[in-house]
Amino acid sequence: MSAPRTLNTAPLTALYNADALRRIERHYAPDSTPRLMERAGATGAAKAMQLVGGRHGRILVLCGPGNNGGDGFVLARQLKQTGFDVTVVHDCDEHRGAEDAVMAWASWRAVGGLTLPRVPDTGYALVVDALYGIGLTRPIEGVHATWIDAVNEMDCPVLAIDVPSGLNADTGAVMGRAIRASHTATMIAMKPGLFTLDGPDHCGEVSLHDLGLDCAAVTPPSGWQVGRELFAHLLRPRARNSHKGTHGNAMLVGGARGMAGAALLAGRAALKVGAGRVFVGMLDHAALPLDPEQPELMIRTPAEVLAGDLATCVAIGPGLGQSPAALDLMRDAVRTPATLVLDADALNLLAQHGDLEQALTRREAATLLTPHPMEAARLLRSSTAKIQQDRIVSARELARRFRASVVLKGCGSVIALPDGRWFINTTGNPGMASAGMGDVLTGLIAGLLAQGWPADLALLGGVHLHGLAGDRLVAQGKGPNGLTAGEVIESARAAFNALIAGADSRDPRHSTR
Ligand SMILES: NC(=O)C1=CN([C@@H]2O[C@H](COP(=O)(O)OP(=O)(O)OC[C@H]3O[C@@H](n4cnc5c(N)ncnc54)[C@H](OP(=O)(O)O)[C@@H]3O)[C@@H](O)[C@H]2O)[C@@H](O)CC1
Ligand SMILES: [K+]
Repeated sequence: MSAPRTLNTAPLTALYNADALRRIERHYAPDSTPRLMERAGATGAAKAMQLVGGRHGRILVLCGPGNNGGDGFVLARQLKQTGFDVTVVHDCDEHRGAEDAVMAWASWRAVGGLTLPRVPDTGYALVVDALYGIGLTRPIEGVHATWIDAVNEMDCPVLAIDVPSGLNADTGAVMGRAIRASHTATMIAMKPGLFTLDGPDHCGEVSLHDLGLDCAAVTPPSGWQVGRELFAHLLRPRARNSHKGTHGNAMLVGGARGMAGAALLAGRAALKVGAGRVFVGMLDHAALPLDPEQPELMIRTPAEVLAGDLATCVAIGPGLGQSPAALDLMRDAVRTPATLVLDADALNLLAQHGDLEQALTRREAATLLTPHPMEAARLLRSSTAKIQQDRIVSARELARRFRASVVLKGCGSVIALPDGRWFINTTGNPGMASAGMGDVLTGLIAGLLAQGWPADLALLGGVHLHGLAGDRLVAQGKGPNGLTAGEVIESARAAFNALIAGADSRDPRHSTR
């Protein structure tokens, strides 16, 4: 039987999509004093003052047609009343927002605030973007697109209110044009689009301002950010009285002719995250009988690896190829009673052979899929562009269809579970968009599975650790340019041991599991 899916999401940062945020707003807005928009504007003004510091330079505020624009008018008024030289840009004769936004505009005019219909010259200490928030419904065109272009050319900090305008708050997709902010002050709750796809390139530093609202009391989170709190209870020091059998066996299958390196990278990663023994079933008959740089790896034929009954987990795919022999191995692998990780060409074979899909959905043990967007597109008979349009929907659809836990890799990897829950991982950097990184991720997941981590936590933990390892290297000046997968393995070992060393032994969850 598959392991029960016991994940404690309570300590994680919650993510709310636009529909859920509307429910929260509807719940609190009628009785809130001061009005939510006044609170949002005041919070934005405080953030703006923090960014300009003591400098009383000029501040430009772009205000859009809806309530995001309303936040902007409140912020502009408060900054002006504090003594700042504030210019508002707004081009709507009639405010289309709710009553609060109309009032905010009127209050701005009441304090003598001027409104210009175009972005004036540069020379600002700060630009505040309050054009569009979670109400963006279509690509930005026309005059607002030219405003965004002008701001993106300016050489000053840009503070986005709630969401950088043009970024879809649910998906992280740029709709036509988007502000490239240096800071984003997001209101009420974190939004998924800030952390995946184009979000991280447009948000800069994100701060959360909950405006005193308790979101969870109204509606459950839509998803969560992956955090180490999720697997803190598994970060335990090893028992002194242990042996290699205690730390499990990882079985890896792949490494066809010319692609042996992929299987070796995965094997080394499994070993260096702590698997007791790692067997690599190498398709290439001509491959060396051992890995000279890592002689601890046990190189076998794929059939020997799959026939073994010692497996805690089987990971198949790195360098597998799509030959008839590879297909046969896939048919054997899906029958394994162990937790199964499918990566790379294993996913491509799965996309092409319906019998594999059927066998997969009948498995009792857990299955983990690690597609990048192109592999995901093949699995869902879609295009990469459509997959990326809504990465959360795509990952959830994969999880549902294949009854598997899935990581859709890329900027802000999305992890979806078959029960519908989803997570975004925020560790990692663009240096990790290079050859062999996926093989290392597969190896890390296999290594954690070998050590007895429950399947979903091995997936979430492996993805988080992989990114953390890459981030440590960048902090050491070894990336992002030229970061190599081999270095990430070494760094993951250090990061994993540091996590374990830092784990709080008094954590109450330690005593309950
Ligand atoms: N309600 C509350 O309690 C609180 C709300 N808060 C704030 O409100 C924000 C949400 O406000 P919102 O719903 O008014 O949406 P917003 O993003 O301002 O834009 C909607 C307007 O834009 C228009 N429009 C859309 N796309 C367009 C395009 N491409 N090109 C041109 N027009 C386009 C759209 O027109 P329509 O689609 O109807 O034609 C509509 O007029 C939220 O992000 C937060 O900042 C906070 O103060 C906390 C309290
Ligand atoms: K905005």
